Amino acid sequence: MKTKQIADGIYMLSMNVEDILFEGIWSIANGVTLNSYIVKGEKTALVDGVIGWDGAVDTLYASLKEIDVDPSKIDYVIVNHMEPDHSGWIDNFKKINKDFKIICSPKAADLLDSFFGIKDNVTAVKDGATLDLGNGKILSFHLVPNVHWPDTMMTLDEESKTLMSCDMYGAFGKIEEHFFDDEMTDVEKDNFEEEGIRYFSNVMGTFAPQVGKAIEKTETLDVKIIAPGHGPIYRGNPQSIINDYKRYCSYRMGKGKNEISILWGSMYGMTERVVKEIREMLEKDGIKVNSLQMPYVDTSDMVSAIFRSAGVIIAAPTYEYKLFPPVAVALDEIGRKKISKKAAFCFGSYGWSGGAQKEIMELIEKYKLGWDFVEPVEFNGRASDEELQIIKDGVEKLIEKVKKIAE
Ligand SMILES: Cc1cc2nc3c(=O)[nH]c(=O)nc-3n(C[C@H](O)[C@H](O)[C@H](O)COP(=O)(O)O)c2cc1C
Repeated sequence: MKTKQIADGIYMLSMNVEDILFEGIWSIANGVTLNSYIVKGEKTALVDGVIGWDGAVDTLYASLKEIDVDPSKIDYVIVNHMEPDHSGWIDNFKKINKDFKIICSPKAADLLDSFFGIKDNVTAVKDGATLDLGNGKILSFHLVPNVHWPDTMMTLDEESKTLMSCDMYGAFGKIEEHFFDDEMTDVEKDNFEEEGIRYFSNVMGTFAPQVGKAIEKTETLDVKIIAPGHGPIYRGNPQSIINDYKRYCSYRMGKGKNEISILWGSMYGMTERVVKEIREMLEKDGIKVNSLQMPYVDTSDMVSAIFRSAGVIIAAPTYEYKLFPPVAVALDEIGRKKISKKAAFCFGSYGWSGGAQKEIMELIEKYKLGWDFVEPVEFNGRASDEELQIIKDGVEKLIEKVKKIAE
């Protein structure tokens, strides 16, 4: 765990976590940070903690000592969000500190009771409430419900204008050295663009409208530093992560990068043969293509690629009268994330009845994704030269649609 001072009386404690599935689903090949914050006035507050795993809590205590904070003397724990990756440690903390008070949203108070049986010394705050820690340190609390969970709030240190934003403005990706945006190299910035989109699409995507409201709330506050629960701290240009989050919201609602993702699967190569031709055609046209062969591609990467692309091609055969199952599973996940209004095209091979293309449309309809489709093409066995040409014409039409919505 690393400790960094981020403003007068405010310290970050950050731990890299790897080799887990985030939320039990999402692979995090490049890790993720869990960031906690200490605010020192006359009294001391800890804003968000760590997961309750063996080792994590002891590491947190050791890091607190590095910045002269005796864990047994912490006065307040601010629970911005009850999710166990931030609050799982509290059970252990109760053993060494009997007197601390918890400050959280009313919804988080309910969740602390139901998940951890914590009822005592909990103060549920209203939107805009403040807590005076003494020595000029006043914290204010800003509720941003349903940014991921219904209980979420952000905590602002009024003096340094540091917004401890919890899951808002977060990103996947571990950090070894450069925690601040103004220290990062261009390579690190590019990495966090990718890891930010992956985090947003995997974790926040479903809640983009509520994220939009949380952005509006942020813009009513006087903020100089944004310090999220995961990922880098923005002190050089806090507006940059606000703008990035606005852009990510727009990707969920139909905008996208000038990229086409091909979500595909094939049993005996009939569909794959056409995918290869289409891929070459797009690459010759200078369009970035993300080839997502299911079930081989990781779900986290698949969701992230579809999310950021303005255009999507679904290429899959019929299997037992329906869509090839690995592609159906992927499309179902895209539907759950409500990734809407993409420009799209689909094709695939069948043997005798067909049915894959019908199920694609049913899934798009079921989740009300409102994708704008070019006429689908279903071919029997191996695509003839004529059918191949019809598919290529379909791709040309898709490119035109992509041009209209790509950023
Ligand atoms: C297990 C299995 C189930 C299939 N079910 C159907 C079906 O219900 N209807 C149909 O038209 N074709 C069906 N087919 C045939 C495939 O759709 C056909 O072989 C197609 O060309 C496969 O394309 P691919 O090589 O890209 O996987 C099935 C094939 C397999 C192996």
